[in-house]
Amino acid sequence: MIPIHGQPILTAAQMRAAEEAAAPTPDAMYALMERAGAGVAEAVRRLSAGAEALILCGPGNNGGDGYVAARILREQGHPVRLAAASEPKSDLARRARAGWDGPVERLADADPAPVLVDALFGTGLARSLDEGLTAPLHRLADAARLRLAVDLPSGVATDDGAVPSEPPRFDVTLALGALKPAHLLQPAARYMGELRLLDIGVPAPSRTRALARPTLPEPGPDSHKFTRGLVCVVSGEMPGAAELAATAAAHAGAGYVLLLGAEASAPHAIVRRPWSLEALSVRKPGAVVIGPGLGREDKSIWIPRLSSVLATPYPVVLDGDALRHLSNPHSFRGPTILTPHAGEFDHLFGLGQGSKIDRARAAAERSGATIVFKGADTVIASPHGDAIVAPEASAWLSTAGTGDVLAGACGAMLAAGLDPLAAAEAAVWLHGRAARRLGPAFLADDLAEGLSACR
Ligand SMILES: NC(=O)C1=CN([C@@H]2O[C@H](COP(=O)(O)OP(=O)(O)OC[C@H]3O[C@@H](n4cnc5c(N)ncnc54)[C@H](OP(=O)(O)O)[C@@H]3O)[C@@H](O)[C@H]2O)[C@@H](O)CC1
Ligand SMILES: Nc1ncnc2c1ncn2[C@@H]1O[C@H](COP(=O)(O)OP(=O)(O)O)[C@@H](O)[C@H]1O
Ligand SMILES: [K+]
Repeated sequence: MIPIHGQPILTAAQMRAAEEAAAPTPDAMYALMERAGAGVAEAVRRLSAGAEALILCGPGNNGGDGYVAARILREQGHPVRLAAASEPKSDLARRARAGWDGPVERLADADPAPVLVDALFGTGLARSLDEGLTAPLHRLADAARLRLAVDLPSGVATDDGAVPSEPPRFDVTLALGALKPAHLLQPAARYMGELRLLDIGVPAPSRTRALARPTLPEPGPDSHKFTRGLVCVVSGEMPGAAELAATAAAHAGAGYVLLLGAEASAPHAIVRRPWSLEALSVRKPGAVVIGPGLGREDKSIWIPRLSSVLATPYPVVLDGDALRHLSNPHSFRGPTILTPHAGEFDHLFGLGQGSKIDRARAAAERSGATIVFKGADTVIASPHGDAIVAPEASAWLSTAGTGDVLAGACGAMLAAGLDPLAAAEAAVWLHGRAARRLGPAFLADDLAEGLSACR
């Protein structure tokens, strides 16, 4: 079982194509199912401490994995029972079924077991499940001590993370061969429990992957404050938000943070000047952050301030109110990161089509900017077609000001010389790690300060 960080994410069709390329004959395809089933059996043995497992098998290849796992567990002397709602429909599943010589119980009246394995439906779920399937699945899951989903919890939509039928909450989900969008996208992601990847020997290249631990830029003997990265944060109507972004930029590792348009206050390491374009340009910032607390009311002040920043050649992070003032569509030529939450994203790009990953990728391609589409399932997309999905870091991030902190961290990473995609990934990773370390009910101020300890 492999940790998911940095691993490729494939849609159902991409996964099918990868499997067909890796296994061009029925025997080779069946060998993949044997590997998947063996991995499931091994996970059950490791996690169950010898307790009886009940494996629920569906009509397709997800069910096939279940028959293989049941056979292997039985061969190894592990207590196992199997229940199905119908006979297998696919050739592979029929072949796997033929290898199981134990009884097949009826799903509707199967007795519970301490370990429940859901091999009902995986990437082939085509519509919502009927009551005859969901009721026993929930009944048996409620009675189990450990719930394990094979590939995906039955009831979630693979490609967009929608939940056409609510599954039980699983303790462990074993993604087979590669991650799928539903493993990380909400609302499906909340049903996964601990997510583990099982290598079944299928190369799975993809331009979409899970967030990875970045290599953060480190100062060296030749570094001085300006080579570390100079971040300029532009303040506005609500200076607290820009203060948070500036503090975050400093704690994320910037060598020099210049806050324009805010009164002097702590932290004293942040240099403060009245707003002017000259003050912004004098030190040629490595990144300009504008938007946190900029203001929406007095458009005659804030829109010209935003326009003058956008006319400079410096890399820019646009957040909050700056996103509200942008006209749509907008074409950015220099290194640009936009950090919209769902409301700002809809305002800028509309509802669009497809999954959150598809929408972020289309917005990045259209705008020429790297998009950080925030939420419990933050998606980062570059205008060149790459996308990165972050697993939920901490639900306690849902508090005012944490987005300002993220914008500041993005600025620090851009100013340190990372390209926008790498800068956004590093900032989202650092932000999530700091949030997890802080535990419950932290303030955005704590989060900004907590970034340094997480580098
Ligand atoms: N080589 C491989 O291919 C490998 C595949 N692997 C495994 O295969 C899984 C994908 O297999 P899959 O494509 O057979 O899909 P699966 O999730 O079993 O469901 C399809 C079946 O369910 C049915 N059905 C769908 N929705 C339904 C509903 N709401 N209510 C009732 N029925 C419904 C559908 O019937 P139909 O829509 O045709 O009526 C069909 O019979 C993948 O997740 C992984 O676990 C691994 O073994 C590695 C090798
Ligand atoms: N339920 C959640 N789980 C994980 N992260 C969340 C959740 N809600 C919000 N976040 C994260 O918290 C931050 C909130 O940003 P934003 O909505 O812009 O807040 P603000 O404008 O108050 O700073 C984003 O980084 C977002 O991804
Ligand atoms: K399943």
